[in-house]
Amino acid sequence: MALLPATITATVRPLSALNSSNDPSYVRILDTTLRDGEQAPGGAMTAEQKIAVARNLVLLGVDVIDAGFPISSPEDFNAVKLIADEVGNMRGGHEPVIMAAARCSKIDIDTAWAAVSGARRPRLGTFIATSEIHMKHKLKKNADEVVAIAREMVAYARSVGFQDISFAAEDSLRSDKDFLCRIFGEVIKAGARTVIIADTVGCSMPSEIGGFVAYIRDHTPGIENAIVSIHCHNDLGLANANTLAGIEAGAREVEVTINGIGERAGNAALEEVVMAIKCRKELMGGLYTGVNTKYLIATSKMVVECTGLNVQPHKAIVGANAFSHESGIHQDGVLKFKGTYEFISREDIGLDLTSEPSIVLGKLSGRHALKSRLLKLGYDLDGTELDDIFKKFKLLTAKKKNITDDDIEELVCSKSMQSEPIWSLGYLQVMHGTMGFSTAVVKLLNVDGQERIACSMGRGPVDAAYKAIDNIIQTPMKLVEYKNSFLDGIHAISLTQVVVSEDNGNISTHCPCTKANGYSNGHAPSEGAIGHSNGNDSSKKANGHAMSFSGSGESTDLVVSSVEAYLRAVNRMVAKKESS
Ligand SMILES: CC(=O)SCCNC(=O)CCNC(=O)[C@H](O)C(C)(C)COP(=O)(O)OP(=O)(O)OC[C@H]1O[C@@H](n2cnc3c(N)ncnc32)[C@H](O)[C@@H]1OP(=O)(O)O
Ligand SMILES: CC(C)C(=O)C(=O)O
Ligand SMILES: [Mg+2]
Repeated sequence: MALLPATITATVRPLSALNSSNDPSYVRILDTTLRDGEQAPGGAMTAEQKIAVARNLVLLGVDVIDAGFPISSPEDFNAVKLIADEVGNMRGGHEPVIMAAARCSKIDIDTAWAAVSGARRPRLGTFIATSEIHMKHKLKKNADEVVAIAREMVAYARSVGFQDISFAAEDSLRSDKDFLCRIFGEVIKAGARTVIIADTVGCSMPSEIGGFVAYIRDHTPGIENAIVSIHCHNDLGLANANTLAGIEAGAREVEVTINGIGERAGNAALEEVVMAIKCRKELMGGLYTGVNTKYLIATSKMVVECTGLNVQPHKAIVGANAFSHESGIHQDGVLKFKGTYEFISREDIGLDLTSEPSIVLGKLSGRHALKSRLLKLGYDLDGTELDDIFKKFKLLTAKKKNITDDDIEELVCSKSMQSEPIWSLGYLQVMHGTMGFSTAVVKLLNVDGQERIACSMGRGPVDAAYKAIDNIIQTPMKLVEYKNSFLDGIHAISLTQVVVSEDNGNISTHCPCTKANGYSNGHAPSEGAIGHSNGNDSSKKANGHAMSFSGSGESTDLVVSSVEAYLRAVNRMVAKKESS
């Protein structure tokens, strides 16, 4: 069974009844991550994962949770039932409507009722296609037959026990407007409380959808007894814009998903629509939602974890780069005043509490950013000293994309400690596999031009190589931290970061890097050696214990990047010893 992410811990909001608000300025949020989101290729979740997400949707304060499609499988029936029984009965807190999806068919509706009726506020979300293309080719029914099925199935749902029924006209935007008004009028008469205009294939434009929604509102009989909802897909990248245009034209419920996941190119993204309404309230005529935006980041992360669908780095609101700055002019701006380039408050979306701008050092960075990072690392440089490091930094960025604190340390250290590394790699040869120990042969060259060769066995290729290096260098030391990550999925560039320490029994516990995923490959650090990060210091602060030294290496080969990282750290340690 997949591991479940921890539910975000927070106090459940007092029952605000926002989700039954009749305030015309209130926009209801229907989250369909667990139904349309799950329709994203690769997005399937287990029942346990779905309930974990549902719990967090409650904290987020969504009004309706579209929990799934109970007829689709016993697993999904079970998921919807668990969500309805638990999340749909949270006492003393925000209590969302729990919706189950169903085609316009008795068996789907019966199954939906069996799954969701345990919730205090169950809803049926039924739908049928209304465009010519769908009716003719898919349903093989004419318009009159489709209206009759829709009307009868809504009435049937009422008779089964559903009080709250929403009806979606699939492919609305390619349907005849007057036909839509007719079918919506019929289902409202039969008992539907919400009618959904669905841009199922994501073909609409913002300039078009507003007029479309307005037309439906003006021409549907009995529309005053229903809420108009909008469901937009992202095939043209316009799902959010269309959703907002729909709201401006009078839709008061929106169907959205966390991270915008969903069928094909996905759905409108909850976080983007909600933040647009919140941040540009003045343009949205004072409309508002009940979403507690400070849970957006945590919920987004949970959905990534549960679905395995990663968020692109530049994704609005929740992407890793959404609040990061790499170019010098922007970095200078945000360092002087965050508001220069950050218009959304990171605290508002629960990004972090430190509220410091995220400065990523790279090819386009400037002196202000470099100086600020150097200061954080404990180096206060100005004038020619700063210029000198800045020049080296720019040269480094031509060769290396991901500039770490380690690299910056190295730029400073190479200036103050040594011009050349004391030990450099001559060659490395490893043999490893599933039969017995790994072996490594390493040749190192020292600064005086001497060559040393050693071989060793180990519990993995990296362990073997490190032991061979230890045999050559003959300085008591310990590996206290080892991290590896892959920078580039296609070329699989391995970035290794290590920390070594003199082996005098008192190990300093700091971590030099912030980015890499923990990864151990057999060269296990000494027991008790790994600890918490105490900043970015690499070789200056002894903490009253043995000093530790960090190094990083980058290669397409994991063993080579590991050896480079180790040698850099070891060189620092040896240089420090020789200088003191
Ligand atoms: C736009 C949307 O997102 S709609 C929701 C899409 N989501 C899903 O499809 C996920 C869940 N789906 C499933 O697990 C399966 O498709 C099931 C269990 C619902 C149905 O599986 P099957 O019975 O094998 O049918 P299958 O999916 O192959 O075909 C769909 C059938 O439903 C019919 N159908 C499609 N929409 C509707 C509707 N709204 N109301 C009534 N019938 C419909 C189709 O015409 C077709 O009927 P046919 O067998 O008479 O040709
Ligand atoms: C079921 C409906 C609302 C849907 O997902 C769509 O039309 O895209
Ligand atoms: Mg959809």
